[in-house]
Amino acid sequence: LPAACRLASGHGHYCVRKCLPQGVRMCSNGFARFHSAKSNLSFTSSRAVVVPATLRRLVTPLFFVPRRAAVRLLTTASSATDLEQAASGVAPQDSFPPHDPRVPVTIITGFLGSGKTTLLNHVLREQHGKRIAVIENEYGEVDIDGSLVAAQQRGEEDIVMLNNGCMCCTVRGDLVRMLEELIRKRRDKFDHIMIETTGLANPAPIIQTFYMEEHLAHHLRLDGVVTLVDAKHATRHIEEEKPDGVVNEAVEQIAYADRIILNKIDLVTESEVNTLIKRIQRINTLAQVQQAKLAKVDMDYVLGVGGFDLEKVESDLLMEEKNSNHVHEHEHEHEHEHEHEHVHTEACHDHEKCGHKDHDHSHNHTHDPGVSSVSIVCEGALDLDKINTWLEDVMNERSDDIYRTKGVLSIDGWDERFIFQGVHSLLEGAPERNWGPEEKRINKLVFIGKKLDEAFLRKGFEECLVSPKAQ
Ligand SMILES: Nc1nc2c(ncn2[C@@H]2O[C@H](COP(=O)(O)OP(=O)(O)OP(=O)(O)O)[C@@H](O)[C@H]2O)c(=O)[nH]1
Repeated sequence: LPAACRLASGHGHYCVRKCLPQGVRMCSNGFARFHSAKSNLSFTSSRAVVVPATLRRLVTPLFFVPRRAAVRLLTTASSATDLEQAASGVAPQDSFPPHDPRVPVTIITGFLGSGKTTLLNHVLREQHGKRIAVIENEYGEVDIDGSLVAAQQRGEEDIVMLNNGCMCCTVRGDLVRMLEELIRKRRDKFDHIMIETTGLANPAPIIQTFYMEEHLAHHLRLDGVVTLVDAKHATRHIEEEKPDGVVNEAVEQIAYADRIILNKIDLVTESEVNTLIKRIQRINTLAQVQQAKLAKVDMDYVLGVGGFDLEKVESDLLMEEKNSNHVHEHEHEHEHEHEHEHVHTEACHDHEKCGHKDHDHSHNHTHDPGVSSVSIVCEGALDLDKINTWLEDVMNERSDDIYRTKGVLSIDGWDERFIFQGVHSLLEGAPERNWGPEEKRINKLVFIGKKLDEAFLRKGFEECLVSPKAQ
């Protein structure tokens, strides 16, 4: 299947449409599809179909877009190898989800002193059967963390230091070169890569590296962003007011996380822990949060996270639902406490007068870091053109401020659900399983980002429904 394989590996162009092997068809959303009658399985080209802006109207891809960046579309189904197996009539043993031969990469981030090296040591000491290559980013000449990491004891891992600056800014090129070198020279020596960032790193450029660098994306896949939060000091860092245009790294590190380890809980009270968890969940409702001492968490909490896998989008959205319920319960509790505290003040009976609206109430207790999660849940079918245009507009106008997005969509005329996830303007999406006969076609979309206008996003989204909600 040379043409389909070329397409699956990202080097194809749309001319492959004309020369697809028998049985492989190009779907309207830009993927190649193959159905094996023998095994009765369908396969979809795996990934990396870069859609040039000039061609996108021809193939009607979903979520390509923004002018600033090419977007990859990945599918849930199989790889080029599976396509070949399907063609030969041999079904892959584990056909869904497919085995992805690329090396998973974990980014460990967290504010200064939050416990990143402690976590790394914990992972390297545990018996998980994986050979781990470690990339440490130490800001400064002296390699302190490198000597603190226990890896050498086992002699299995590679530790590479990046000492000349922060990998999210000055040494991103070094990071790319280092990863390339690891792949070229030592690929058979490790099964997983862990990258420890500096405490002041913004994870976004590091995440984007794995999407933008075509050759890296071919060999490596981002497994997850694990953020350490120091239970004792995090609130101060989250609340620190920065000058306009300067990012609050502590908040960004939470916003990009797939997994959060609320570390050093031995230094705070249970009530402080609970308050901080709600705080974290208001910033990022998609991430799981686990409390820890000395970063001791189970290995499957940090390895094999699948934070950027389309197959995991649905379970992440379930987590989001749980987290946001948790936050809302907390906000209501606060409202009651507030009413009791101020029972004698007239103004507080009138929420309009005292300026406390239901949803911003809790923010008045603390400084609002400006980063939050917005989730939109609504039943109905979406018009393909409208949702494409709307997302294109949102991403063109706000992609710097929208950090992460995940969703399940119901597209009018499609039997399949459409799932997607993205980082800034890089969006990946694919048709997934069919909607069940009794299943409600509920769209669910979560944005995490800065200064998000919930009402505006909700209204724009609802206008893409085939029968928009009555206003
Ligand atoms: N009390 C307490 N101390 C901890 C815990 N976890 C880590 N520490 C200590 O906190 C200090 C900082 O931990 P590190 O793992 O070096 O933190 P880091 O995030 O790698 O630090 P930087 O690389 O400087 O940003 C060390 O002295 C750890 O032993 C914990 O759960 N409780």
